[in-house]
Amino acid sequence: MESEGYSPLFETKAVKGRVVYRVFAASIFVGICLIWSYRVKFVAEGGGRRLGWLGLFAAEIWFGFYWVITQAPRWNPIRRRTFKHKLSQRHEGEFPGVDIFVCTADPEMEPPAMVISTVLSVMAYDYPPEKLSVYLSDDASSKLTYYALMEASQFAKHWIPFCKKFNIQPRSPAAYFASHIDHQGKEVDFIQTLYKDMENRINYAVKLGRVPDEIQSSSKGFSQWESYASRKDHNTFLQIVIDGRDPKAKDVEGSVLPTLVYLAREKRPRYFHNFKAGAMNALLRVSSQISNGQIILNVDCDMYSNNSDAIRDALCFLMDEEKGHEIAYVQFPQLFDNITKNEIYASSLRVINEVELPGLDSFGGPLYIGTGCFHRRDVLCGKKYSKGYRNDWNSKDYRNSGDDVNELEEKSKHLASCSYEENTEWGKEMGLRYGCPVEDVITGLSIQSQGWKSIYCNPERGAFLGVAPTSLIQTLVQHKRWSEGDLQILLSRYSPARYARGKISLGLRMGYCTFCLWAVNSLATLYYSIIPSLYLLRGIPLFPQVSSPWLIPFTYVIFAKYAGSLVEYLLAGGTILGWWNEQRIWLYKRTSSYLFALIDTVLKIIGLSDSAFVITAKVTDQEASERYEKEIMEFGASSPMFTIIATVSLVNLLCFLGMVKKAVESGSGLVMTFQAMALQVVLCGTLVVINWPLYEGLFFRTDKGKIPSSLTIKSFTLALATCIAFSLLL
Ligand SMILES: O=c1ccn([C@@H]2O[C@H](COP(=O)(O)OP(=O)(O)O[C@H]3O[C@H](CO)[C@@H](O)[C@H](O)[C@H]3O)[C@@H](O)[C@H]2O)c(=O)[nH]1
Ligand SMILES: [Mn+2]
Repeated sequence: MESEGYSPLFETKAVKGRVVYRVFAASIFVGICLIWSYRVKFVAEGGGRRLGWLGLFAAEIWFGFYWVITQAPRWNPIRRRTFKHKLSQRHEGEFPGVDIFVCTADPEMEPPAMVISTVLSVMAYDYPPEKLSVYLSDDASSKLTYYALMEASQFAKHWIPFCKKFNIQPRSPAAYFASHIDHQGKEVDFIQTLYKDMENRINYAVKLGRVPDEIQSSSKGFSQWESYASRKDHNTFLQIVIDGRDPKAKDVEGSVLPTLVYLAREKRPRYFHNFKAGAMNALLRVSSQISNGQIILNVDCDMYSNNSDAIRDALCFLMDEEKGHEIAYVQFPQLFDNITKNEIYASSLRVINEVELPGLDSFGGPLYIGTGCFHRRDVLCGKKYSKGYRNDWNSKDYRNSGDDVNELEEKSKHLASCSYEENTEWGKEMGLRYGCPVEDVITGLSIQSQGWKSIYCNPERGAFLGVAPTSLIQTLVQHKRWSEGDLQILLSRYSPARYARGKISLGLRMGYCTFCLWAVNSLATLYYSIIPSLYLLRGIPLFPQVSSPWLIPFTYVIFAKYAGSLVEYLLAGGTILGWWNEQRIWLYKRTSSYLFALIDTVLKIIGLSDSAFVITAKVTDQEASERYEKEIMEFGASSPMFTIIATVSLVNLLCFLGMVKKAVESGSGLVMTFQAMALQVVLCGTLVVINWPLYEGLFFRTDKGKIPSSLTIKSFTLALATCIAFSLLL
């Protein structure tokens, strides 16, 4: 097909300014080398500070090494742009089937009304509805979620034609009505009333804790729950809620509806269910029996479609006549619709989305990050790349198959049973990979290692918006799962450090390592945020004095590194305060989430622990959500993670105050102390300033989001004991 007149469906452009960046990075590297030389040169003069000195040296070697790794995604950034009009001109009539998988796992943390808004948003894509099938996987096997989906299937008959007629965005009814309150017309009012009524009915059932009997008796689907023993013990529940082939399945304007399927795979206590990866694999098999779309879009249940063109964007890559056949998946960024201006939990993932993923795109493509990703079915099912590969877009036409819907359901159920995967390659060479808390990243890596490329697509109008964590503990727990999973990848058979050698480019391997080494950063960071402050308390310098020329590389590296990071953050659309907040979260993640991830990984290796998938809540109570809007940090519960960050913050406070007291008392004055230990004073002082919201939570706040008093006492005692022990023992 590569004719002479071939004009591509997408373009790739290098981001400007890379030469400037590379010179800048090289200058930092020179500084890092000078710091290392300083440590080697003066190590013998250690005396009482020998141990502290060596530890700092080790931490600086680590930071330097990690910094080099993180240069890979910054080296060669590119941007992609699609030409959707060309796609329509050339392929409009022959689009492939697209199967959309929405995963949910807990009706309390993921409210059914939210889940169906996501479902409705993806049903309303600008795409031929006869080629669209939406599957909802419910790992909670909740009647409430099923009921909500039944309601959604009725509402869809009004919603889809409404979206298309007025070409509205976004197509999640919840998001649309939340942002369009005043320009009402008759039709909008009508739809809004329909929507609100439906939402009320669903929320009423949720509040009641069960689906009202009259509703249950009116639909045969509910009878499946007769065999239900518990969330972890039941048959497969599967219902083709809308059968796209059914001539009666039309919207109010008479157009065809997308197929809609509910699936709760079989669960039994003696089978491990492999969390989301298990759900996705069941969906892959079940959908292959029903619609068998050649493209698969996977979204989390909170990640509604915000841009009805996203399928077409993805197809511009996958259907490109020249390059398309090498591409396994097209990943869109994870964006969120509940980010506050200065994001106190740094949850917008700004730098990952705007810098690191586009950077990796030039080395073979971004990671698969679990949601907002379009895959080729073949590849997800284990197909290895080969040169002459071409996708057969229309391998089976569901619309023309004559299978009876009940028979189809029965046949498909068996594919979602627990025993189906026994002695098969599912979870190993086929489908999403098992055994890792970040099933997405490890699956993407194994796909790329088989020779495939991936694409990062970040259109101006965000393609998917979800719910970011709204409390500190949620943020830390989520990052513990991520960093633990990423570290396990490093140690797994797919390791970007070993296995992937020769299979993916060096730049991409380094890119993966940026994430895979998150957890390892914890040790050096903990050391750096405690030991220099304790030495400061004792009056022992660990860095060059103000008068020494060796101070220059230290100051330069610190200044340039942080100035660079600020510029990067601002260019990615953030605010100065947001950047400052990100530095705080950076510290908290490294000293708690990453540390626990590291410990748990070690325990897992020696067989003492197993990693779980702790789901992130997508709802917050009223008071806490008001604090979130006001950007007040939410602690609330006790957690060992908080004990660590509170203790570290208090050690720094005590050291700083102790240093000031000593300096004043000894008569030598603060100026002398500063001349001798400038960097330690600045480091300790910065740690005190950045921890301010934590001190507020410990000592000054009275609301429910403060740190519990017991934790205040505990961490204060620990911090005091650390300072005293250090003063006496060393
Ligand atoms: O046993 C489970 C557990 C989770 N999920 C679903 O997985 C999705 C992601 O869970 P969430 O709690 O929102 O985690 P996040 O940390 O926000 O998710 C990110 O990280 C995960 C890997 O850690 C990926 O699976 C996700 O796609 C990615 O968005 C949700 O839709 C859940 O319903 C299941 O289907 N089954
Ligand atoms: Mn999520």
